[in-house]
Amino acid sequence: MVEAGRKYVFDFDSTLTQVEALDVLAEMTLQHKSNKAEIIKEIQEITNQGIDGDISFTESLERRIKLLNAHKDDLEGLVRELQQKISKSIASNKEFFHQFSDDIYVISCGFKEFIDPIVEEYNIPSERVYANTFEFDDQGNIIGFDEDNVLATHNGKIKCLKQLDLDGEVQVIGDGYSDYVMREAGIADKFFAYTENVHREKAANNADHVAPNLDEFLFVNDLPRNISYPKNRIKILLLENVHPAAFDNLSNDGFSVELVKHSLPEEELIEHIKGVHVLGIRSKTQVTQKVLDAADKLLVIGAFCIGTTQIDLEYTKKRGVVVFNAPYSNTRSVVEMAIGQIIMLMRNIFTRSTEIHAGQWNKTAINSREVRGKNLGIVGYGNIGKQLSVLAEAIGMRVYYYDVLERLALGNAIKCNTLEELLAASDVVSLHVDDNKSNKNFIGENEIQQMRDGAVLVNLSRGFVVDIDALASALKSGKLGGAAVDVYPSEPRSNGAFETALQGIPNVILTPHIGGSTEEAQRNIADFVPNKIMDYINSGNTVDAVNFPNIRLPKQNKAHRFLHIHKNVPGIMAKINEVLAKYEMNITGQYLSTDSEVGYVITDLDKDYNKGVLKDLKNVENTIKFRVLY
Ligand SMILES: NC(=O)C1=CN([C@@H]2O[C@H](COP(=O)(O)OP(=O)(O)OC[C@H]3O[C@@H](n4cnc5c(N)ncnc54)[C@H](O)[C@@H]3O)[C@@H](O)[C@H]2O)C=CC1
Ligand SMILES: O=C(O)C(=O)COP(=O)(O)O
Repeated sequence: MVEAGRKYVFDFDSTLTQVEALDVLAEMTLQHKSNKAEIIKEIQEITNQGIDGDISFTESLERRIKLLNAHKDDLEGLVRELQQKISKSIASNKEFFHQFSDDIYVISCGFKEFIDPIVEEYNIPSERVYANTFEFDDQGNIIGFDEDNVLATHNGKIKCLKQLDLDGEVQVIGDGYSDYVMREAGIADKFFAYTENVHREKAANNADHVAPNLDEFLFVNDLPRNISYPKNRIKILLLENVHPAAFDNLSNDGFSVELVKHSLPEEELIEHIKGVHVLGIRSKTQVTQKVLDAADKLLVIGAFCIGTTQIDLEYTKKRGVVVFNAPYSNTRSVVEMAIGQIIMLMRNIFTRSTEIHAGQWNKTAINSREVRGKNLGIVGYGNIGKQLSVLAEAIGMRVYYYDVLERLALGNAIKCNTLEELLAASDVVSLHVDDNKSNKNFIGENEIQQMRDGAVLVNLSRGFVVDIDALASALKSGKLGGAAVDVYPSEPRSNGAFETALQGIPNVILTPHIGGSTEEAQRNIADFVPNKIMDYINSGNTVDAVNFPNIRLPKQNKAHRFLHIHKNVPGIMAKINEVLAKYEMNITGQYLSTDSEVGYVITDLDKDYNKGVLKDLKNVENTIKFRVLY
């Protein structure tokens, strides 16, 4: 565990708190000044120059205090403000400060007047806080600082730490160059660049270790901490240009996120996925057995779309990898596009538009029909099919639908018992079946022949559902009056050249798989899927997982949570509980959910436990994955 006598020296501004205290004070004291913004900017510039060692610290302090124009009475408000701005991972690890209180020092070039009351709450007494002190005039105005204090001088931290003459290993944790120099001068043994609030290149480049938060510092030092594995160590790889809000959502929660604009082919993904804990994809990326075998750390896959058959779901389950998707976030976008395309096809708009682009005026009513009173056949009456049904009725279409499952008819929609029945009845056939591989060539020559002469076909589901060559011949022969196709049997991984047998045929609308590509849908998905991912990583929840037993867990405070995924074979729960009993662990809650193949058991336990239990639980026969939270 921890070496005896090790000392921890913390910086204050932008380390223990998220902000620079003098910047906050400036915001307060300059409130009513017309040139407030300029002065604050100047103060910040001076602060940074001081921190980076570009000007002497004494100079930076003198210049800032003059600009601040502060009063003793402002300090109370400043302390209140700073109490709200304690760094997140500092606030969540109070226990460390309490347990190691005797070994923790604050050395800051800030001021004791506001540091003392803040760190007192963290069990750091005033005598272990080394900082400057203000000088006031008779009216209480801050007019300067104690110039005899070493911390008011250039390289003051070095001098201060030297004077302290601490025993044992000394570790410095801070965000600035002035913290690093203690290590450079050989008085401190290690420097941790603390980047939770601000990432300063100069400090990070010189650090023995970069700590994006206190969790990382505590993890590296094997010290008591609130979470067992720091979030910044959890790597997330997001492919296929998912909305940037997904990046923000996940990185704001502390994860390390990498964004790649396009999909990766199998071989590249195999390379890239090593060490990745969370993979985010859309419809293009194939997550095969080989990819999953190479995924040594993978816990969860987020499909930032509806379809999930690009993922080998059975194998993910065998590997204990949970899969989430966004089943409703782009539904409306697809439906709106279908409605638009149906109207465009019935009016032959794209043919007329192409002609006029080519310089030809062709005003005619031939082959141009209203949708009102026409029959729309919806194949696949799921989330998209049903919503299309409602909107199509609202513009006067008669809706027929066919689904392999029993589906309730919405509005006045008429259920067809067979596909044949639907095809024969429809002026427009719109496909919204799911992405199940058994739907390959579901609409081929035979089915097209059963459609009405001159009918139009819309496919916004999956490319393999329609035999493209059969569709092209039916359009060329005039059997079908038009088609709108958004999805293709084979689609490129990124934007660029593309060929299909449907190119150049009149009244055929071709789009590059953009049914769900609206700002609204992508933004919704970027909230929905990351929330599912974070809920699983942070708490173990699997609600809405597509391949895994669903379980909603209560929030756990001050307890450990063990997550155990195993093959669903008889007797495994008994074995898990045998291990827990052997270590005399007090179970405060236990939750189990299973399907025919896997079991997922979550056990909440009292705070302290013997680490041996972890190894024993991992070694329980038929364990697939084991993880500890908190
Ligand atoms: N073009 C695009 O950008 C987008 C395409 N999609 C695709 O749209 C399709 C539908 O999505 P949702 O409505 O959300 O799915 P869903 O799962 O809610 O509905 C699909 C329905 O199709 C039915 N079905 C499956 N095979 C069938 C068959 N052979 N015959 C008749 N019914 C069958 C199912 O029973 C189900 O009711 C999916 O393939 C999805 O991947 C989804 C979003 C965007
Ligand atoms: O949601 C789906 O299933 C889609 O087809 C949309 O896929 P995309 O996110 O555009 O790759």
